Amino acid sequence: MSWILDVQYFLAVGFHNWRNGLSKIAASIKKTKSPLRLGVLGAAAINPSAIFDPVSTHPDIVISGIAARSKAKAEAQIKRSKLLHARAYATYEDLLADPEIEAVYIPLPNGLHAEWTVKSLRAGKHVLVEKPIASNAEQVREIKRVSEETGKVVLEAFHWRFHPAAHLVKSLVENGEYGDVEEVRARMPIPAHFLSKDDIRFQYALAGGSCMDLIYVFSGTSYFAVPTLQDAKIEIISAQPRVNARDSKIDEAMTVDYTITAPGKTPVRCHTEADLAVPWLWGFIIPFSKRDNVIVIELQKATIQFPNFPAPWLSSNITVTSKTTGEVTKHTAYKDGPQWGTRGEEWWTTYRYQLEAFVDKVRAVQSGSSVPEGSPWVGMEESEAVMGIVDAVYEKAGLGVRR
Ligand SMILES: NC(=O)C1=CN([C@@H]2O[C@H](COP(=O)(O)OP(=O)(O)OC[C@H]3O[C@@H](n4cnc5c(N)ncnc54)[C@H](OP(=O)(O)O)[C@@H]3O)[C@@H](O)[C@H]2O)C=CC1
Ligand SMILES: O=C1OC[C@@H](O)[C@H](O)[C@H]1O
Repeated sequence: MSWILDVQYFLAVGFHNWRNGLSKIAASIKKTKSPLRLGVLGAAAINPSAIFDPVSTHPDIVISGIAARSKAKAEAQIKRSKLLHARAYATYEDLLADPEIEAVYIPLPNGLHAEWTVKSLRAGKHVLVEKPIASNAEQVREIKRVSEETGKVVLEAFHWRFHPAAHLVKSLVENGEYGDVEEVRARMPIPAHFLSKDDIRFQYALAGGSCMDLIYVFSGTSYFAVPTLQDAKIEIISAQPRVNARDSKIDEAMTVDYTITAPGKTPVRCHTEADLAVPWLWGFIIPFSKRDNVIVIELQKATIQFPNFPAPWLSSNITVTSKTTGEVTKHTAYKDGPQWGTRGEEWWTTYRYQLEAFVDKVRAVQSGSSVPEGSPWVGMEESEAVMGIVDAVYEKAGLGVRR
């Protein structure tokens, strides 16, 4: 990540951890006798928030190793993050060859996700891989095949889908009180210059681009538009890219209108805006209409706003505005809810909830039992369908499916 995004993450997560006393909680956690041994491929910037912190408060998993293209880099991250049980590996292959490692987390650039997911599965590891899981839907199908063949778990790190706030909004949408969904809009903007010009997100060879990096907008719109993506029909109406000045194959931003239709239902309109470099007005103001990450759901009788949907653990202020009375009802959800029941803690981040579900699933597969009731999941079918939307958007925009 660029240093500005790094600092943003550091401040947001750091403040959250400090406010909730995470280091004390982590110190009080008693690990199981034989916790799941997780290896990490790449000393990526996202590791501390997305995996180290969550692992520190989970009793049944430890970071056993980090592999980086340089061993010194892996060692430095282990030292900086005080990972007591971790060893450094000089190559990703070395980590995968270690029989001690049972599962891996893959935070590599997008274009390497499918390759290393397949290699990890074939090496007998369970896999938690960063979003987007692959460069295109064909690669997702390949991952699914290998996962079935090897019997190992694969989860795309759609962390936002594991938070109780997402589940609460889904239940508000589907409880029937507000009628059918008519339209869903999602926006994810990053101000210009927050990412450096050579960031992995601007590199075609690494499957960069706004639709890839900010794939949450498609995951989010489709999740709320239809009960399930299974058998839903997608039609891209328009896909307008703003291409990168240095590489015209990279969509620095993309605005999309599409419809999604569940079997036997009327089409739901979807509108997405993803932007990796929102231009500043007069060089110092972010346009008001492009300030925040948000999902808005228009139902027949109400509008539901889900602000900050990728990180509702920072603040979750969901509103339902009645279209008949104008009355506004507010909701927050940091724990419990329709999926997790009473599991979870107010301070759990989306990454922590995601890790809980991942460990549940791996443990269930290892022991031949079923996952605890309510433990949410994002299956390969959903990953494939969301990636299929991205493929179709790139085709419509004339940029071609990512390879
Ligand atoms: N879930 C979330 O909230 C977030 C998810 N992400 C996702 O995580 C992934 C990593 O993002 P981020 O941490 O920002 O990226 P970084 O650039 O910090 O990390 C990417 C890692 O990939 C490795 N790598 C291997 N080959 C290459 C190559 N050819 N060029 C560059 N890096 C290479 C590097 O590992 P090495 O240490 O071996 O040199 C590096 O540490 C992305 O897929 C992104 O979408 C990112 C931010 C937030
Ligand atoms: O959550 C996120 O926000 C910023 C993005 O660049 C990043 O990759 C994404 O996962």
